[in-house]
Amino acid sequence: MKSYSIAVIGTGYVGLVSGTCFAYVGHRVVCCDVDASKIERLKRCEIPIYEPGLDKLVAEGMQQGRLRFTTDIDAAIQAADVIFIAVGTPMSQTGEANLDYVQQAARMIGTVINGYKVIVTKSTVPVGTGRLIAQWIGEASHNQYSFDIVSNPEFLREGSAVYDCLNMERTVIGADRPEAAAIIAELHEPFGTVVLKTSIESAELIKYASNCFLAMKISYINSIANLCDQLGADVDEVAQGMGLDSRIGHRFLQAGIGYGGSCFPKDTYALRHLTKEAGCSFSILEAVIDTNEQQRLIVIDKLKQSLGTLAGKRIAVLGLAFKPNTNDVRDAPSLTIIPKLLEAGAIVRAYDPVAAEEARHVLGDQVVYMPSVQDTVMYCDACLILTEWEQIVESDWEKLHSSMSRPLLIDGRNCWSAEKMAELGFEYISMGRPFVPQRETSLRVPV
Ligand SMILES: NC(=O)c1ccc[n+]([C@@H]2O[C@H](COP(=O)([O-])OP(=O)(O)OC[C@H]3O[C@@H](n4cnc5c(N)ncnc54)[C@H](O)[C@@H]3O)[C@@H](O)[C@H]2O)c1
Ligand SMILES: O=c1ccn([C@@H]2O[C@H](COP(=O)(O)OP(=O)(O)O[C@H]3O[C@H](CO)[C@@H](O)[C@H](O)[C@H]3O)[C@@H](O)[C@H]2O)c(=O)[nH]1
Repeated sequence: MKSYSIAVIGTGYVGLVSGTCFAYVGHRVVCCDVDASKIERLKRCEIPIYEPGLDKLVAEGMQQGRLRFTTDIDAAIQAADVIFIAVGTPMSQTGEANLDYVQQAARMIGTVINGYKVIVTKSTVPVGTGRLIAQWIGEASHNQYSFDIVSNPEFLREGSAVYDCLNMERTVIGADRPEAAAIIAELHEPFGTVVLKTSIESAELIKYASNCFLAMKISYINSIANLCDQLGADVDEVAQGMGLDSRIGHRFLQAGIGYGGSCFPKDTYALRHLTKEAGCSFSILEAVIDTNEQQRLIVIDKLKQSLGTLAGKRIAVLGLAFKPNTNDVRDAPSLTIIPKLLEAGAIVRAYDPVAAEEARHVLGDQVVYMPSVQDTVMYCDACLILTEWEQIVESDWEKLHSSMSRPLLIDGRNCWSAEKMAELGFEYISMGRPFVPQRETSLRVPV
């Protein structure tokens, strides 16, 4: 296998994890960022994100001299055969993807380019961006050097990013010239993954189409869950029955408070914007977005149905990250739900094993951040589960029950069986599963 020299621009989840994994399989990788403090931390082998397994791989890559971190982006670009653009493409006011960082990165490349390079877009970008990147680089370099643009979208998930990258199910390579596509295919050889070569436009759309399809599955099952609540069916049983059909499959049919995170919310909006600009209609996508936004608020309705007014009520919120195994709170349901609780006059105590600090930056100090599940639920009038962290789900709920003022548990992630929680004496309410009323009996040991 040929070892390539790769410069990665942007050390967020994608840049850091993919850069580290490409170094792990034998390439020479320099990860660059404009954020000097982040690079300083990385040089000391301090990982700025919570991502299981990443610290070990970064340390190994650095020890073997295959992985470096720098703010000297110009030098990294000049020394590289292949450049990954992995900067953020956040949602703008209008819902479209903001390409400012991508444009900055392209112009930086164009300003210092010193020979043929393959420039790979790993960021999620609207269809047509590959052509724009070529234009920006061409303008900045006065077309002095030849280069190729390749769209190679990233499909890793936060929380299992290292595993996803090392075990990627496919890589999509969108390029104009087969020679450029061949280089990127060779780069991926050590991963032994399925390679799909497409046009740049198709590759760009594959990323949005995939994310929005997964978001659609979640909104679909959440709508079924809401129907289950009305009709007395159990959404877990329904999802199980649906998933047994191999054309449907079991994955992404976990009902709850809906999707959050740095990708699905912004990518559904970005595709909606792209659709409108193209003069097309995509009403399913509209419904996916609306359903998800409503879904978050259902736990508040459920809480009000049990407690009446929330004013002065002590509510324990367990889980702030948008999913377990990450400290990312970008567009986490907790950030919508907690302000609504506060608005209604509730007193909110919250716990997350790793994301409390990140949540505090957004929510401020109106929320009391607690060090443990036990401290959070003590004397509360109700407890809301927003993220299914193992530390939360596996807590000793028999013990926790006795410390709550009222053992009302609203499970936004369907973590437990209603029967088991009722046996423990909880008033247990979940999403789309039959409500089992509190039993007369006191605590029983769970089976
Ligand atoms: N987070 C994920 O799980 C994930 C998965 C697949 C795809 N994506 C896509 O990948 C892209 C990056 O996402 P992320 O979550 O890693 O982003 P992020 O926002 O966490 O990190 C982006 C990094 O790029 C740096 N940066 C910005 N402009 C720069 C420049 N001109 N030069 C050097 N560095 C610069 C920032 O300082 C930051 O550290 C987005 O388009 C996202 O949609 C993300
Ligand atoms: O059945 C499910 C599955 C997920 N979720 C929620 O959906 C969100 C996203 O989850 P997940 O897809 O596991 O995490 P991400 O890290 O956001 O990864 C998605 O977004 C990335 C960024 O584009 C893509 O690379 C990944 O392929 C895609 O799965 C989270 O809030 C989950 O709680 C559900 O509610 N029900």
